[in-house]
Amino acid sequence: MNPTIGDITDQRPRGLARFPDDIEARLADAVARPADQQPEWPDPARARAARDALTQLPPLVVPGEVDRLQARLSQVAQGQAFLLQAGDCAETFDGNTESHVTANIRTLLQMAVVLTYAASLPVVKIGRIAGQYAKPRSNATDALGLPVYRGDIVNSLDPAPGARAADPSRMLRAYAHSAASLNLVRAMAASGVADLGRVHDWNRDFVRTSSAGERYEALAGEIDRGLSFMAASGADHGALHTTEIYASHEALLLEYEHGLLRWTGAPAGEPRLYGLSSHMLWIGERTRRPDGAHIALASLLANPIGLKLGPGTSPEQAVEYVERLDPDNVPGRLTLISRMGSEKVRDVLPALVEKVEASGHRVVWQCDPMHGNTYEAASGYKTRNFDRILDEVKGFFEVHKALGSHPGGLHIELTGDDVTECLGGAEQIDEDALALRYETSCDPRLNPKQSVELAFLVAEMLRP
Ligand SMILES: O=C[C@H](O)[C@H](O)COP(=O)(O)O
Ligand SMILES: C=C(OP(=O)(O)O)C(=O)O
Repeated sequence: MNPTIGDITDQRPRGLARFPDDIEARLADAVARPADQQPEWPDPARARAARDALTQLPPLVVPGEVDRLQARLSQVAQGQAFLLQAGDCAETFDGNTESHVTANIRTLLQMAVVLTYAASLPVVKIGRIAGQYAKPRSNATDALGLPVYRGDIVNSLDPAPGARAADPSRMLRAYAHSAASLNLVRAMAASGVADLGRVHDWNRDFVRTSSAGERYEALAGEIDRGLSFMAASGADHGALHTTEIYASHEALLLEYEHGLLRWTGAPAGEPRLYGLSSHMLWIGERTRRPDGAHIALASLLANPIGLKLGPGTSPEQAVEYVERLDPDNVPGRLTLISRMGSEKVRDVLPALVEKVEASGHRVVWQCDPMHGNTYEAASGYKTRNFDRILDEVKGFFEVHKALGSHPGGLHIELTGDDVTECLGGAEQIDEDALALRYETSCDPRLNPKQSVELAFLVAEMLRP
């Protein structure tokens, strides 16, 4: 699980040209562009050696899975499905345990069941998992003057100079951890853990034990009756017992993503350039410069791509991104993830939606109500308030309702562990409580009760 740099340099890339000439040329152009938020590797040759080692390892996902997710997202873009993408802000190597992965997936599934019922649509489930190890930061140094923590794939959270040095061997550790968590996720999805009745039982427990449970009893009761009806009518096929869960992360660290590029295809498909570090990759708000490496790399990939759009995005820029990242006009190829903040979403989002819809591209519109609503509490903890998160989601639905477009999905930072990182929710976490179980290594996440509560509240918005 923890290969050393020796393991890296002992690997010799077999043949340098990995892709057809035109792809090699476009890739070389992409990675030569300005790239924001990259670590300063003390020895860049070791970073290249780690990248080369990754090229020799089995991919983490396969093209057939990626293409299937693309097909699911195409349904979302056309208003026939809803997308729920959720998980840690930053995964950590120490936190990659059976209990943590299981709890996160369980929370994702609980939310998905409620949303499926309320929207009467299939819910495409994507974890922020199995690769969400790199973080963009506001500053290069922290309060102690040390190099900032950039995620476990780069350096350590420990506040010590040696620990904060960027270490390329961490890319191989991230690969190994991602393989381990993906293995568990695939097994969970296929083995009955995701059984609809079982997930609903967890939600019944939530309704029974939540201080706001009464409000959700009616909806939970309707789901009960729906499940009983299906069982009584014999509609008990495999789809109720297994599910599809996909993985995603921010494609931030270029050496890592480069090392997991493959020129390949699904059994019946043409070869294309896939980023096989994950099913879906997104480009963050801080690395989306139009002339930069991240956008250029994403434009080459066969994977579905996400793009974060903050409140500074103009409608014209949004259309430029769409034309660049979805040149073939494939529904669901691009997910535009708005993260405006509750105070701006109603002002900024409408013009973006209007202009992009008018361009004829069928994107997935997804709301990230987390990143525009972060602030520092008096105690110094970074936090987010549940009411503002909910309000941004409300604003997102209002905008799409007014424009007749499909509010395609949610993008949430959450954990299945009982943390105290975000304020509010039925349990009314207040600023004094933040210190009790503030465990995130970067941004504050909803805990499982807040997450499921959010799903019930969104369900009220989704119902016809
Ligand atoms: O997840 C998003 C960013 O990585 C995070 O908000 C940056 O946090 P910082 O402002 O503390 O650097
Ligand atoms: C860094 C993130 O978000 P954003 O790019 O929107 O700030 C994230 O989702 O982890």
